[in-house]
Amino acid sequence: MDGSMTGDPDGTAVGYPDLLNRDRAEVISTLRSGSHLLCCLDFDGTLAPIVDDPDEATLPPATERVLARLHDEPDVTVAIVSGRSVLDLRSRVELPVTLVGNHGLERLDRASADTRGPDRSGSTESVAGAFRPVVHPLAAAAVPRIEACAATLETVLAPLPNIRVESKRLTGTVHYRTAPAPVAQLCRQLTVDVVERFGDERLSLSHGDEIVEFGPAIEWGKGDAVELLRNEHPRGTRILVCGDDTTDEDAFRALRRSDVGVRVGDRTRSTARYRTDSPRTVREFLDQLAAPVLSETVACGD
Ligand SMILES: O=P(O)(O)OC[C@H]1O[C@H](O[C@H]2O[C@H](CO)[C@@H](O)[C@H](O)[C@H]2O)[C@H](O)[C@@H](O)[C@@H]1O
Repeated sequence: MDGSMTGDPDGTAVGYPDLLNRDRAEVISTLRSGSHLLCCLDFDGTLAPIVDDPDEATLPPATERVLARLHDEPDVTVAIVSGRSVLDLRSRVELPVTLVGNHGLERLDRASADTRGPDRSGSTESVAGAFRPVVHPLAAAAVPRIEACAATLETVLAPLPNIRVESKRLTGTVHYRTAPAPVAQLCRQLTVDVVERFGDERLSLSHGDEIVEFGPAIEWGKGDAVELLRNEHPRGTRILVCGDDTTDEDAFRALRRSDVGVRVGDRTRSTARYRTDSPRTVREFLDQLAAPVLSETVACGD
């Protein structure tokens, strides 16, 4: 994971404007003025509302419809760029959009997988289902260490109530959202201790939204994944990045002047140029960005 994942974002844009209340038309016009539009959207807290149980996070149907409209446009690419694994994302997002998982360490291009023809292995599984994600080679090599660390944390944290260890193969997440404050504090401390000792400087730590995350200590994050995607699109592509958490700052830093970064929520300093309140207001913005003529009413429920 990128070195920036070791602490809070160091952005300077406090009090930055709300995307939907200021400059909206200008932002949409900027994004639409390039040769192509690449939308890199975080999942939890950006497209999917935050919930206590990470297994229960879902993409609201109204958001899925807006993403489908964007995805259907020939000059638009939609990528979900998340801390979740791509296999997890695949079960939550049915659209054949690009999935970037584990904070940029793996990627699954379902649109191209769908057009590859029959699976040569003879499997009865669909081609898209059988298609394997591309994984950063250094991250792949670190899987045994990550999995062993996750197993150790399971044991060490087992006595603590309302703590959950999510093992995602390339990275791991310790959740304390529903734990009482003293338990959450102890959980954070124990997690840092275990990862630092176990990792032997080959694992890195990051503090996110009611979570501590660990992964391989390599200089690679969401920003690198966004940059790779940029290079695969026509010159003059405009990029929209929306995200709500620590590792999204890395993606914001990959943006250029003609791109647009949007931090969701207003609790934290950010390097994003804009902010917006919630997954609902993200959807409203994407709805307007997608195709004004076909726009769903913003009052449309989830
Ligand atoms: O990059 P993201 O798509 O935002 O993924 C970041 C982490 O999101 C998930 O945890 C967060 O959402 C949960 C469900 O709403 C919530 O319970 C938790 O407190 C949040 O931190 C996910 O479980 C992690 O694996 C992701 O790394």
